[in-house]
Amino acid sequence: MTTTDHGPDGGFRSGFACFVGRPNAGKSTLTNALVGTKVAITSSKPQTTRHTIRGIVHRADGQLILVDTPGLHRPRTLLGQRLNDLVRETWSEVDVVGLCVPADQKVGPGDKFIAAELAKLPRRTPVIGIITKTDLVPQQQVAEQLLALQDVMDFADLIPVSAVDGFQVGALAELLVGKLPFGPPLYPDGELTDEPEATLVAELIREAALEGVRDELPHSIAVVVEEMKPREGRDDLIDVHAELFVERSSQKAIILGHRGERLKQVGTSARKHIEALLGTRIYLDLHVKIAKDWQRDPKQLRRLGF
Ligand SMILES: Nc1nc2c(ncn2[C@@H]2O[C@H](COP(=O)(O)OP(=O)(O)OP(=O)(O)O)[C@@H](O)[C@H]2O)c(=O)[nH]1
Repeated sequence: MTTTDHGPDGGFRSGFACFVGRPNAGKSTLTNALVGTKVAITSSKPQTTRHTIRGIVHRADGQLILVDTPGLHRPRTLLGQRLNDLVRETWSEVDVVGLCVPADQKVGPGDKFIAAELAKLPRRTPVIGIITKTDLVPQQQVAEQLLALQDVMDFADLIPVSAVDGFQVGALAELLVGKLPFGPPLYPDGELTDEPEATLVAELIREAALEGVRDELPHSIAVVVEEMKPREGRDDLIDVHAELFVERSSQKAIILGHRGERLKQVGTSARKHIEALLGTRIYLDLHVKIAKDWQRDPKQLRRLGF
């Protein structure tokens, strides 16, 4: 290492990364392998991002925060479009993206679709091509997969890994940290927030609440998911408690509708989308509250996850 490698903060780097790839590409398993046993669940809210944090990798040379992105899909509805916008937003907010492609499956249209979307990002976020599950195939096939992946887009780096036997997991962490900006740790050592899909659930409720009244209430709604937990004694039902904030009582009236009819519809519509997202039945407990001028109040904004 040369001294010119050192930036401020003694060469320490910190920032955000996310993994993308087709379903089953091995993103979650890789995240767990990278984060290792240093997982501590706390209820604290992330201060610097409104995306769900999946894990934090603490290293001597840097701190890597892995954030979640919902899966990208071909949009059919406005909500689908909004979800894809959320994906792109996450991609352009992170410092590095890892595109995961399993070693045991041909590089296909799904991978190319994601790569093409990544290439459209306005900010040039570096993308690392990751061949996952190398333990499943002979070495020769890993080499061929590297060649095939190389043609898909312009990668900052390519690396084969196995989350199962640990092959090159440390090397991947080093590569990812190397793409982060110089800066002090963003979270205390050992801290990890785990808000499973809560951000996205809030987004779905907000979207349902805006349906049809977007012109009247464009930016005056915020949603906070207070709690999401499995119903006691049941493994097929999740209770979701959420609060929908508006700024004025006139807006509350719009959301509620005549005798609360509209709010009921909002709940039903949001519930369907949340169930599709989580793959399980949910009970949605939704309340409307007035938070005066929340858009201009930094303290309230933080509480609302902005
Ligand atoms: N042999 C082997 N299997 C792996 C490895 N990584 C993941 N898998 C398996 O591949 C399957 C999918 O892994 P996940 O980590 O859930 O994949 P994912 O990309 O997060 O999937 P989605 O959440 O559907 O997008 C699981 O059955 C894992 O056990 C690996 O390195 N080696």
